[in-house]
Amino acid sequence: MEERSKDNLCESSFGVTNDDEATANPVKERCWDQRESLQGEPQCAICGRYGEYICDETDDDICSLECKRTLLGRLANSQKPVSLPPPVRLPITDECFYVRDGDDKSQSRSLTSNQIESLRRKIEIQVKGGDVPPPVLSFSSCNLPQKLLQNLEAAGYDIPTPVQMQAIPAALTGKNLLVSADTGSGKTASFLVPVVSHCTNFRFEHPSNKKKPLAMVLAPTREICVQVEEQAKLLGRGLPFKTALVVGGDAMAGQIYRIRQGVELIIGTPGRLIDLLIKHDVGLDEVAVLVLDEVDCMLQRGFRDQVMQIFQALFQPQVLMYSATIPPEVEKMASSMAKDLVLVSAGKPNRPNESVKQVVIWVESKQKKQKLFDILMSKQHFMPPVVVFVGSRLGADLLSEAITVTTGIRALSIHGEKPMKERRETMRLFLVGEVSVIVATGVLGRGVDLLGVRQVIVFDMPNSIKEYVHQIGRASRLGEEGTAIVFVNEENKNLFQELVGALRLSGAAVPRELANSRYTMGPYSASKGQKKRKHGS
Ligand SMILES: Nc1ncnc2c1ncn2[C@@H]1O[C@H](COP(=O)(O)OP(=O)(O)OP(=O)(O)O)[C@@H](O)[C@H]1O
Repeated sequence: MEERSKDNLCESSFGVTNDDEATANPVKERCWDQRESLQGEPQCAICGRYGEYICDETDDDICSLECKRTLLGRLANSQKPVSLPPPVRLPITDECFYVRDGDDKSQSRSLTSNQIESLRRKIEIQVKGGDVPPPVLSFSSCNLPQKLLQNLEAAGYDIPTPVQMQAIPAALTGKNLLVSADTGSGKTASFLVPVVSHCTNFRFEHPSNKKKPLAMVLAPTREICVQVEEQAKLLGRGLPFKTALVVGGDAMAGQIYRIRQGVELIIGTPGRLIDLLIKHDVGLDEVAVLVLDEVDCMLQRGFRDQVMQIFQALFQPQVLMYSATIPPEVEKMASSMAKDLVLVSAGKPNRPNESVKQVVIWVESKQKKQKLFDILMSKQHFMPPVVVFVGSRLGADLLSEAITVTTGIRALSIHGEKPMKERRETMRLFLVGEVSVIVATGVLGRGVDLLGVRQVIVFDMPNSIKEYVHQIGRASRLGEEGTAIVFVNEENKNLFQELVGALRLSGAAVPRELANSRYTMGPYSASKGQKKRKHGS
């Protein structure tokens, strides 16, 4: 059987071994056997009815065998067969070539180490570690499968972003990487491109019916996993590259069924993945690449043990680790986990994204709601779509309701207690513009690409400046300008010192109450010049 269903009923009809879920439900043969899709449900790529199955050859949602045949027929007619280049294993020092503007591949040349350094300086890349290939200025310099290059082009990725210029060639040589780069700088593709490339080459080199997973991406939230899977599908279109999403809230039976059918990449949150691995026998011996997205979060208490459990179940994979914030203790842990680790830093990680204007306002807790309503009702200040970050799940629910009631602006909440289906639907409504404001806890604070969002409001300061950096980073993608309005008051005093340091580094104004607070002291509290003036006055 080639399709699988997305709900429990039909998972069972595809041979899922979970008895509780086993219910006879034959695969729909004809399109008209299928019902219409409800709001938020997947739609058939051909007829728009309920997309109950996923086509195993294209990963598109489809409603029936009939539509699957139509889909494959259309594809066969519309696409010339894509011939993949034979998988090439280049020598380590020469994996990627530097292509100057106007050069074509045949004119590619190796660079001297001075030229490499100067190029890295230009694109604000720092590298620590031996034998790291030079940055590339085009995807086509990386010996990627032709279809992957086409997919990158179709996605509008004309040139790599700086982090991609360095991390992709380095990852392609098999190096273990710890990569830090600004929020919104394209880190996701910088690990997915090498992953797709590896999987594709492996399948061509080792054709086999037993398709065990070849790579794994672990991320801390379901939302990030969903987005990583979406991007992976985009880049892997038309290639022997299938994905399985393993997150809580979706039926496990469907997840294990899909893995058993044969996938190249598993994307998941650590807890659900361990749950699945304990209950089901999944062959992990071919997983050669492990990605830890938001690595600082993944190696923190809470996730660390689970991540290490998964890591130890693998057979010395290449480890690729990424975040916009990597503190020294995470660097240490990463070095002890992966040998000969290469450190890549792009732009100015570990501090607020320069493209986001931070407007910090001192607001007493009791006045925060009114202040928020004032901003949302001000033509001058409200720039929808807006994400409001709060500190608790209940707070998210209550505040979103209060916004809708008081301002008339449609607001919804997202947090970890909401069912996955509702979270997906809320995101959809937000991204298509039907909802202007999302009130979220930290689940949306990291890693989620909120296209179109140029304003975030930090209603409750998070527990650390690291999370603050990630949250305000949602207001800018790829250097586009955004604004973060940030409420602070005495309750956030434990962050004052670091916050003032971060604001001054970014050239943002520091509210008088914050600057004058007795908690705002220490090495970051003022620049040298400012200190001098203070002493001199
Ligand atoms: N080479 C490229 N050309 C054009 N757009 C790109 C390119 N690489 C990535 N993008 C787009 O840039 C946006 C930001 O990328 P991405 O979400 O990977 O950033 P990130 O560094 O992971 O951010 P964060 O740390 O906030 O998770 C996405 O919309 C992505 O599709």
